[in-house]
Amino acid sequence: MPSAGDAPPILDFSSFYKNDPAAKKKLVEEVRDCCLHNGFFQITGHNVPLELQNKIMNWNKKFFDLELEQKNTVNKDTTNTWNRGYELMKSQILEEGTLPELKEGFYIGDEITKDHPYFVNKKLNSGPNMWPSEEILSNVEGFKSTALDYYGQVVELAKDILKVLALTLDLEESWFDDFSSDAVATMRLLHYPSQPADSPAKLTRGIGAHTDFGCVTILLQGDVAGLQVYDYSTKEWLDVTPTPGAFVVNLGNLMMRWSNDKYISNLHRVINKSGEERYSIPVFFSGNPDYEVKCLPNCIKEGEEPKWPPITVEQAIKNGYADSYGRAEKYKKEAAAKAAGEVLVKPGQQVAVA
Ligand SMILES: O=C(O)CCC(=O)C(=O)O
Ligand SMILES: [Fe+2]
Repeated sequence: MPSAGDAPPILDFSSFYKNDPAAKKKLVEEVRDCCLHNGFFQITGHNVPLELQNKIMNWNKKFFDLELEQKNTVNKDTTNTWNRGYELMKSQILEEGTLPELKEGFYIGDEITKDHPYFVNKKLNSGPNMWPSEEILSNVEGFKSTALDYYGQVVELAKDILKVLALTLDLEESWFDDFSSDAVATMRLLHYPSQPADSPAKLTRGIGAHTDFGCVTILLQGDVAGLQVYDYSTKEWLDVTPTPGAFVVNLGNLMMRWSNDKYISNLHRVINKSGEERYSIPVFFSGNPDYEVKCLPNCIKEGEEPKWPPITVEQAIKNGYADSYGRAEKYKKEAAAKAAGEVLVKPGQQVAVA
């Protein structure tokens, strides 16, 4: 059982694939302990090849090495409404009161054509990807095939992790299959520049303290540290040191709600003080957008009411987005107003301005 002050343990996921009931049972118990403790663990022994992880990480660097105007040819805010493509530095504030975040992103998902029902019905994050042209990024086809291969393999891994999660709740391994079929998942390539020495340390974030909105997140860290998980009992931030080949897995708010708050969606953040560029790739597995999430079996005592009413996957995720982007917009408006000498802030309300 992880205890206070421990970083997320590294578990050997290969026990899930082997025909060794005792080893599988041990894995299930370890995962259950982590879900109850802070919803974070790391895995090795999965089926995603190290070579593919390295290849997508190299493309990650190549993409962000492009000039800003080149990246802006696939800017997600000017080219589409379904959340694919390039996201500018400082677009999000996940932690209230901190500065816009020192990270830029590139969003990729399933290649959904414009005649697909998810696109036609404007489902969550569903539509064609935005790839730069060959003139801008040479061998863009290589980028595309690596990204989609990696994405597909990590989505399969997410489904396997859900099978283990079902077992942790004493449910059939297939319990999450309907939720996982035709699932929406979004991957973001992330680049965190090293934070400038003169930036206000208390307010500067690569990504501010937050919990993830979806069901389960599978994160590949490059070789530069910066990810931290909050430990409520010691009130300390624990470093999650990158381990080659390992994925960091964490539960999101949807899983916490679904389990009636039995399993934890934990606060985490990134601060890059390394002096080096940091790259990472989270894949957020949201699930089937129409699936209705209501209190899981074995997560409620007899005679008790569930803490949360049912909600569709789509609605739950959209609620999360609205909060974080709204905050960055509000910040920018207030900063602009302040520069213009206006005061929008009510007494008692704190706004951080650089
Ligand atoms: O980059 C990382 O290590 C973490 C990213 C993260 O927490 C997120 O994108 O939600
Ligand atoms: Fe996160």
